[in-house]
Amino acid sequence: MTDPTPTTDSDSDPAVRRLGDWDAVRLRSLAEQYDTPAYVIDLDRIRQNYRRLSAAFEAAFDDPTVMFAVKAHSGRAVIETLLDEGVPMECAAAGEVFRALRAGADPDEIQYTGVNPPDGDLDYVVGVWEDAPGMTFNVGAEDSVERLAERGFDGRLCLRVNPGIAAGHHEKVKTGAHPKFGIPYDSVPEVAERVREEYDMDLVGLHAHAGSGMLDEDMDAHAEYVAKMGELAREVGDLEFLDIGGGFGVPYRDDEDPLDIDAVAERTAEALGDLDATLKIEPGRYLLADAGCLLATVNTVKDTPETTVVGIDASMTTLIRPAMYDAYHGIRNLTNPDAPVEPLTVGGPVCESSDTFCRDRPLPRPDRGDVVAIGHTGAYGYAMASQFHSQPRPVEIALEGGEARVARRRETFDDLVRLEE
Ligand SMILES: Cc1ncc(COP(=O)(O)O)c(C=O)c1O
Ligand SMILES: N[C@@H](CCCC[NH3+])C(=O)O
Repeated sequence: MTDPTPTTDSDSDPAVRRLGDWDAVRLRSLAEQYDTPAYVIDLDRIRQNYRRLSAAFEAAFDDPTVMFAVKAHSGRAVIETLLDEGVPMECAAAGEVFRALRAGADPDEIQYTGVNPPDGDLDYVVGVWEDAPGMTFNVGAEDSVERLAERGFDGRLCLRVNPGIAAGHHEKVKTGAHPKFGIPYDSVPEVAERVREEYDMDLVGLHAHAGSGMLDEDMDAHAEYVAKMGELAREVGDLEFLDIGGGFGVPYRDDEDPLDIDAVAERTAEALGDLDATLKIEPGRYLLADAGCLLATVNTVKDTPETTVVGIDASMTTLIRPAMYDAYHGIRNLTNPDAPVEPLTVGGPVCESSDTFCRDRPLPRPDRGDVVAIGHTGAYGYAMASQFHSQPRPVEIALEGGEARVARRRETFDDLVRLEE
């Protein structure tokens, strides 16, 4: 479908896209054409976000590398778009390596960061490396080094560090001080020495990730974290890169400010100090979150003594972030924006009280059949959708250059049982 209407108001600050900036007429026509629930992902916005972030780090560092954390969205259209921008892929599982390769990534554009990697994952990824040895392996435990050696790996190795400093929008996404992730900070120099002495591998980098979703108020913790990583990289020495992970947040609420990304890059450079290695970052959310929204239709409006309940056809299985992290996502009535505002509790068709997108939030009271948009679903939206409660996953519509197309078709009931013997 070709539609010359811009998706968003082009006068809005390009560093921020609010839910209110999306073109309501266009979104309603997408809902009509493709039915709901439907994810929308704007590939042009992903490019804008990448270019802004990359320009900020290019200004502050010599030759930095911005990778994409594939876990935020592993769909082919997104990976292809970022590969087209020249972005390497940070893959957290063998399945992500598979998807990146299938979307056209060269193995030397892939960094594989397995957390407690299963044998099958290591077998697959080492198999890829044997055919094309440019891939970088990032490991967070010394025994992963041994397991790679057992498989004949003698390529590019990176050590994931547990920096002991965490940041993020929720406890569940703070990784920097959780013992599951990385080699304890103080042990890294001796592990690095053993790797260099005992294994025929090329130790090319150190890596860490403090957590996901930091905003300006987390900048002191970020600077402390980066300084600590810089110190360690200087101590270990002779490295090609230091990878400080992802975690750059976006404002989900209208009253939150966006990160000043130029200031973040400058502060990062200042905190790092002189380092004879290049910087890598691996954002997911920053590139994608505001490039997506989720369209849903109101099917129930019910007055109760406590609240007005609004039932929509998307659920926690479509977008799990509110249920999992109490995450805030804006909700906008695209059909009836001027209806009287009252406190609404919006939920989906799943039989769990956690299947609730908001409680008592002041919103225009909808009518049955109204279409609503849920904001900031580009990162960790479709990627975390499931078939729980026998909910087929929704269609995903990609927008690019004024055109809309199906990036991934809607699942059917047959898809729910397709794998059963
Ligand atoms: C190792 C690693 N790198 C990168 C990311 C991407 O984080 P974000 O989407 O917050 O940029 C994550 C997820 O938090 C991660 O675990
Ligand atoms: N899934 C999380 C982000 C962290 C993912 C990986 N470390 C979220 O939706 O906020």
